[in-house]
Amino acid sequence: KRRHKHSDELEKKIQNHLTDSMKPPGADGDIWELFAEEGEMKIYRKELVEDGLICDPLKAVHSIGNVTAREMCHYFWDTDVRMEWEGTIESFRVIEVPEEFTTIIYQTHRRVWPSAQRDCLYLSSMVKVDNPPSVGDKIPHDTWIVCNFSVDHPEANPVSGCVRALIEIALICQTFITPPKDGGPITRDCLQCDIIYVANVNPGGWAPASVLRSIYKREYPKFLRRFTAYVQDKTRKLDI
Ligand SMILES: CCCc1ccc(-c2ccc(S(=O)(=O)CCO)cc2)cc1[C@H]1C[C@H]1c1ccccn1
Repeated sequence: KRRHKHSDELEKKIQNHLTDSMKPPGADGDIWELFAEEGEMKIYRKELVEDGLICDPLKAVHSIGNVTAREMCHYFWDTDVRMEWEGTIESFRVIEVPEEFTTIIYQTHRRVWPSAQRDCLYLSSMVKVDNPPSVGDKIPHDTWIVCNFSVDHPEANPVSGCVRALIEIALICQTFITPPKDGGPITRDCLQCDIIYVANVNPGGWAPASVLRSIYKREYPKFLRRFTAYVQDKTRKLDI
């Protein structure tokens, strides 16, 4: 069961995401504020201050056509393509690969004046979920999750001057297939992928609330727009 040092913690976090993060905003009685909406994409936030630090939880729901849950999670998890869609990291390094589909990554984010530059050291794992909770009456064809959470590592060799931000992030994707009416073969046009993205970022040190909240307000919609467009583009039929 214990495949590597962080196996138990990873399993627990995945289970929590499948029960808590998959609930539609508001179902848990919590008050989520809808702060951005573009078509199917809805992004919610909560105001949360911990030890004087802005730790606003974020939850985004989205649904896009022509891709599968596995493709969405693969491109989110795969560090080979990270810099093709990630716009806020300056550098990253894979520190360790504890097992297939699990990496430990050290990354630095672009500095946002006047706060100090932030870095993150986290485990990133992509997992196929066997018995997913079905949301509403739709039955998913499959469910995949990428779970990113902060860990320690002796070989991080951090960039001096960076403040360590702590993250708890998950991307949960479900594939829905609508077979063609005429009984023909299933094509990409029959695919719909429902996405839930949750992010809890602790900035690790003081930064002006107004600066942080404006970064989040700008960066999260940009990130979701850019990432989903990237996956649809990478999976589009080759225009022969
Ligand atoms: C002071 C906090 C600094 C800060 C620490 C961390 C992160 C962050 C880390 C990881 C992930 S991810 O979804 O796991 C994709 C892999 O990188 C997203 C965001 C973002 C910010 C800040 C830079 C802001 C930001 C906010 C939203 C989206 C992207 N960037």
